[in-house]
Amino acid sequence: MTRLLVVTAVPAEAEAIRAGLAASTAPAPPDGTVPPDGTVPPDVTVLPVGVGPAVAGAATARLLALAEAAGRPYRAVVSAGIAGGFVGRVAVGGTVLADRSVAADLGAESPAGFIPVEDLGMPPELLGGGRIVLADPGLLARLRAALPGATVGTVLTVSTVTGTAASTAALAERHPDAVAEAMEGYGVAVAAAQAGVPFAELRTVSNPIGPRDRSAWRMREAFAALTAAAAALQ
Ligand SMILES: O=C(O)c1cccc(C(=O)CC[C@H]2O[C@@H](n3cnc4c(=O)[nH]cnc43)[C@H](O)[C@@H]2O)c1
Repeated sequence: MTRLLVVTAVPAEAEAIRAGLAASTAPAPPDGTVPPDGTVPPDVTVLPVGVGPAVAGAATARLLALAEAAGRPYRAVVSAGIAGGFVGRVAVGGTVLADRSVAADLGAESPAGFIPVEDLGMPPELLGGGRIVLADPGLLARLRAALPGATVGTVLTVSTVTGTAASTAALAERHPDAVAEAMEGYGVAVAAAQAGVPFAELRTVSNPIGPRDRSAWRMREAFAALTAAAAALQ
């Protein structure tokens, strides 16, 4: 998978992925020649770009533009990191591949419930591709083949971590296909779409989505799963 950009929110996520890539990459021959089987060392860049869809999206757009201007464009972008998982849909420590990344809170509240931004009567050209960005089918198929144990489904992007029973129930009902929530995927997906670059989202589950309970977070397990999943990125 040549010239792949992998963006995470925080440095610990990037380090977990780099560790997995390093462990699964055969060392290049010291003289720099191509190995006899014809494989070339993978060209994967892993960078932490910040938390939340705005900062992650803006940073990804900048990275894509700089690479393009330098004549070494990225061929694909993956938003990767840890996530909250919907209980009963994916286990803590599990791996998730998004078939779509959805801006779950982009819209309006009303007494009758949440109104998605597409239903607010705004001109469609102001909404980009809308709240839903599909993963690139070819890239997703490749990741699925490399990660057969991964749960595939919608990954929500939220600006506020869900932390009450009521908001968890409402979100789960509104998104019956959602398996996880994180905070960057949609922003990165929009940056990739606007640059015309294939996009996918890969997550490992650090915590159940539900009433905030920091003691239920299993960061070590999620980072280990991220390291294990990283081999799929080359
Ligand atoms: O201490 C906290 O409350 C806290 C909340 C969210 C994330 C963190 C992190 O340190 C990790 C950053 C990264 O993790 C993703 N993430 C993980 N679990 C969730 C979740 O349940 N809901 C939304 N995002 C989650 C997210 O992409 C963050 O950028 C600490």
